[in-house]
Amino acid sequence: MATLEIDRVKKSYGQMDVLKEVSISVGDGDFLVLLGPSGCGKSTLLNMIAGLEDITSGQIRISGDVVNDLSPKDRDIAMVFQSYALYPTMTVRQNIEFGMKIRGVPPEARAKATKAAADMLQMGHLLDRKPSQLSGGQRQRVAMGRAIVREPKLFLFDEPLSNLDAKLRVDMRTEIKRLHQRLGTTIVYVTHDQIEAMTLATRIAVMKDGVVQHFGPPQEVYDRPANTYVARFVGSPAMNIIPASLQVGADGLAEAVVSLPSGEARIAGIPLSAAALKSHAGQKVLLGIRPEHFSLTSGPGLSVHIDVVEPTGPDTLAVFAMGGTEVIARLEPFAAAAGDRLTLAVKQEKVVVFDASSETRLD
Ligand SMILES: Nc1ncnc2c1ncn2[C@@H]1O[C@H](COP(=O)(O)OP(=O)(O)OP(=O)(O)O)[C@@H](O)[C@H]1O
Repeated sequence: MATLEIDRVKKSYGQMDVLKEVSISVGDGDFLVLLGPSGCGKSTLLNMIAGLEDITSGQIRISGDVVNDLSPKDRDIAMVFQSYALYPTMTVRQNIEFGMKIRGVPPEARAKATKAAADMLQMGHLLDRKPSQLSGGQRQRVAMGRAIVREPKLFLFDEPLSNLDAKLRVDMRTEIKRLHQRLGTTIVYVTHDQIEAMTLATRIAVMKDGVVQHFGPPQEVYDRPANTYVARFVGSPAMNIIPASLQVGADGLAEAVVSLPSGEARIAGIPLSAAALKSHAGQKVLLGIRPEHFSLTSGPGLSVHIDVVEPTGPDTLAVFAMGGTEVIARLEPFAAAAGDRLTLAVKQEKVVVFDASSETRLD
């Protein structure tokens, strides 16, 4: 078990800075997800934690010890790759036992550790098969089994589910979560899948162009994203980002004025600090409203004109124009058609406000 501190870490390849002063620290037993699109630097950061890439500047500490110059084998970590990296000519049992054999673990102890890992991952019946006789999900389990028997301080996962089909991804996601619950080992996990990040993480670092945009617990990242990039990246459908103007309402709280095809509408009672309200009153801002924070109402509300209705089963997505942009609401299933007028209420206490030019969230 381990704490992990990434302290002002930079990585450059020649002139190109792929990581720009990244600082993240997590506690013992945390599940850290590095989330971002292709090319944002998340695999580079993971490889630096593993010791597979040099650090240009800054420090990485595992349980307080600087590991910058330690070789991968001396870092007490286990890594699970996207490609599984199993030995094709060995059986599952031999694949799992191989590392222990190299380290001189006696046969009885190897057999015991292998059985415990196989039981945990429900693959006892696969031990005598070769990797070519396994499905993708089963290979993934073997790769995880091989990591578990090392009893590392830190598990590193590099997009472990990206080669699996959609159904298996969900099953294996649960398996990884169960593994973390049972072992309590600190995990660093790289993905570009925001649902994986939300479901697995205790801490998420959302990255873009080598910079951490938001580092925090998943619910905080979802509810109060640091900027519009994070707001759009996490959640599906994405958070609506709606141009509006900010005013001080009659009650002294923030109030937004948005344009609708039917005229102007007001959303009152938006939570915003007195300082942010003072500095931005009278200005253009961007409102962040999650699709599920709209609801149908028979009382006063926003009168919208529905362009598209998309029933998903548990709920219905309604698309309409607001603030000159396309907005999506996630509503309880209802009978409506394109062209209908609806009146929608907004959970104003959930609305977040972003500065219009920097696009960072106002407190
Ligand atoms: N050896 C290298 N030399 C030069 N540039 C590199 C090298 N390795 C990676 N890069 C660049 O560094 C950036 C970050 O790459 P990295 O693989 O960390 O991104 P990523 O977020 O993990 O993306 P993906 O999900 O596609 O793997 C990319 O722009 C990539 O082109």
